[in-house]
Amino acid sequence: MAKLSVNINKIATLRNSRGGNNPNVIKAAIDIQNFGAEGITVHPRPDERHIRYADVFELKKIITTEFNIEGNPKEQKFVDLVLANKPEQVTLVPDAEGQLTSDHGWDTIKNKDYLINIISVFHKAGIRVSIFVDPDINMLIGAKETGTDRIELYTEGYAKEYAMGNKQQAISPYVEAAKKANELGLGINAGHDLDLNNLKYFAENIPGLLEVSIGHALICDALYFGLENAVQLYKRQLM
Ligand SMILES: CC(=O)[C@@H](O)[C@H](O)COP(=O)(O)O
Ligand SMILES: NCC(=O)COP(=O)(O)O
Repeated sequence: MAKLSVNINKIATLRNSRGGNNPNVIKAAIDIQNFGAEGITVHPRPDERHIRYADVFELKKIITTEFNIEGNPKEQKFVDLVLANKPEQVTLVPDAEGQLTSDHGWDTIKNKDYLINIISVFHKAGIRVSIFVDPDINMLIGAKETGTDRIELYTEGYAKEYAMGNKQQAISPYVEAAKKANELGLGINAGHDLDLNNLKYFAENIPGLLEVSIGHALICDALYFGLENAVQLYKRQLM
């Protein structure tokens, strides 16, 4: 059964909107783990629009599950933050600073030498590495050559097609990518725009899926169902 890592970026968005400490991001992370999440994911961006670098140090103290820190390692501040906190996993995402959100995976062929070097830095620190990729067979082959432990399949394309009712068209590139990742010996994570409607079908069809990281939709659902119910509802889609 794939593990659920809850991305708490949007809890920090709400907190930052009023300048205080409500909602308390640290308390939320403790509670989310107690509600059954198997991991906490954060994506501290250079502009600190939601998760702040200081949050990461405080979160590290209370993580009892798996800590997954996402970001672009071309920001030295991000690399230093990860090495200082030594999470179980770092997920490398090629986002530019001004992006609204993550919207593409790595070109693992053009960035091969760079990724080999930066992945070895995190490996020397004992940190598992996952790299964010599109469901493109050539990018998976390139990912294998970088030495990464896992790939994270970027699932916005799946979510969009699924929402239009094109289930088979939505899932097939990801099934092919997962088969290739399994053949290459790459661990499979997935994330971005997964939600209560599309998660079960995705998880049932992706062979070897280890972990999904879900944030935006889960936090939105929590506004209606409550945070504990939301975590439980998402976990139930993975059973
Ligand atoms: C890598 C990924 O797809 C998400 O974790 C993304 O980082 C979410 O970032 P925002 O919460 O800033 O949209
Ligand atoms: N890596 C994906 C993630 O952490 C959360 O993405 P989203 O659910 O906020 O789209």
